[in-house]
Amino acid sequence: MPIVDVTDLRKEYGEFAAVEGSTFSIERGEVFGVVGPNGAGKTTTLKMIAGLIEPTDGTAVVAGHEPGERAMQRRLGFLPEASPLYEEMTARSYLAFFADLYGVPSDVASDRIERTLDRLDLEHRDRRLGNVSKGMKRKVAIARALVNDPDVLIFDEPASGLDPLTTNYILEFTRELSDEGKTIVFSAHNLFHVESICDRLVIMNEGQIVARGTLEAIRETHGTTEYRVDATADASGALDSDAVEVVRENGTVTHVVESMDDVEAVRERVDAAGGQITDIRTTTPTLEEIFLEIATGSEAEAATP
Ligand SMILES: Nc1ncnc2c1ncn2[C@@H]1O[C@H](COP(=O)(O)OP(=O)(O)OP(=O)(O)O)[C@@H](O)[C@H]1O
Repeated sequence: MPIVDVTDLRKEYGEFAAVEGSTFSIERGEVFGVVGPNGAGKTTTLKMIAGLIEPTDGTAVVAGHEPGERAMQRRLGFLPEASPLYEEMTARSYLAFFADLYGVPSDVASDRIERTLDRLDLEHRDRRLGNVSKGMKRKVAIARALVNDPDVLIFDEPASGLDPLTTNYILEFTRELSDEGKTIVFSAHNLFHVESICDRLVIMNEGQIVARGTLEAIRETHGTTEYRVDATADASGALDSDAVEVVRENGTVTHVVESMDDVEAVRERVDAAGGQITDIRTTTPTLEEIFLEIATGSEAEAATP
C-alpha cells in the first residue's frame, strides 16, 4: 500500500489552475522527485500533500490519513523552500522548541537533536542562528523537519542556492534517510540532484504532470539514445544528412546516429571504403536534456492552433 496517495489533485487561484489534477503514489522508503521549471506547480503540490494548502479538488492521503489530521501531522516532516528561522535562538534551543511543540519528551528530543546535528555535521550549535552561514541554516531547517521522527519527509528545494559541498552533504543525507526506511518527496530545479538520488519522479510543466516513472522509464519514453560510431573513414554520405552528425578529430571520424539501422549503414559504408570501425558506444540523455525536450515540445504543442 502506498504511503502517499495523490488522486486528481487540483489547485485553482481564481481562473488560474496552479495544479491541474495530479495523480501519483509513492511507496515507503522511496525518494520521489517532483521536477519542473519555475511556476510548474511543484511547491503547490508539496504543500497540498503536507496539508498546508487546501486543494480545490482531489485528495492527498499520507500514511492513511487525510491532510490536516493530527495523526498525519505527526508522521510528516516539511522543509519549506524558504525557511526563516528564529534568529535569536541557537540551533539547539530552536530544535528543542519545535520538538516540544510536537510533544516529544525532552530527553528523547535532546538525544534525537544531537544525533541529527552530528549526522549533518553541524558546528556552532550554541551560536545565534542570525550569525550562522546559509548552509548551516538549511541544515537546521532540515533537522527541524526531523524532530518528530516522521515517516514521510517533504523537502522543497532542499539544496537550492547552497555551495557544492553542502549540497552534496544534504543529498547524501537524504539518500541515507531513505535507506533507513523514510519516504522522501522532494522538489528541485537542479535536475542533476534529482538524477543522483531519486528512485522515481514526476516532471511537471504548467500545472500538469508531463512525464513520470523511473529515470530509465522516462528516458525510454521521452529520450533518444544516440550511437557514436568511430571509424577511420567518413561514412556520412551513406545516410540522410539529418540522421547523422560527424565529428572529425585526429584521423578518427565519429558518426553520431540515432538508430541501429544507421549504425549498420555506417558500418557497411566504412567497410566499402576500406576503413575500420574503431569503437561504437551509446550515450543516454541526461534528465536535463529530456526535460528540455519535453518542455520545448509542450510549448510547441501549445503554440499550435
Ligand atoms: N497564493 C497564490 N495565488 C495566486 N497564484 C499563486 C499562488 N501561489 C502560487 N501561485 C501560482 O501558481 C503557479 C505555481 O506555483 P508554485 O509555487 O507551485 O510553482 P513552483 O513549481 O514551485 O515554482 P518555483 O520553482 O518557482 O518555486 C505559479 O504560476 C504561481 O505564480
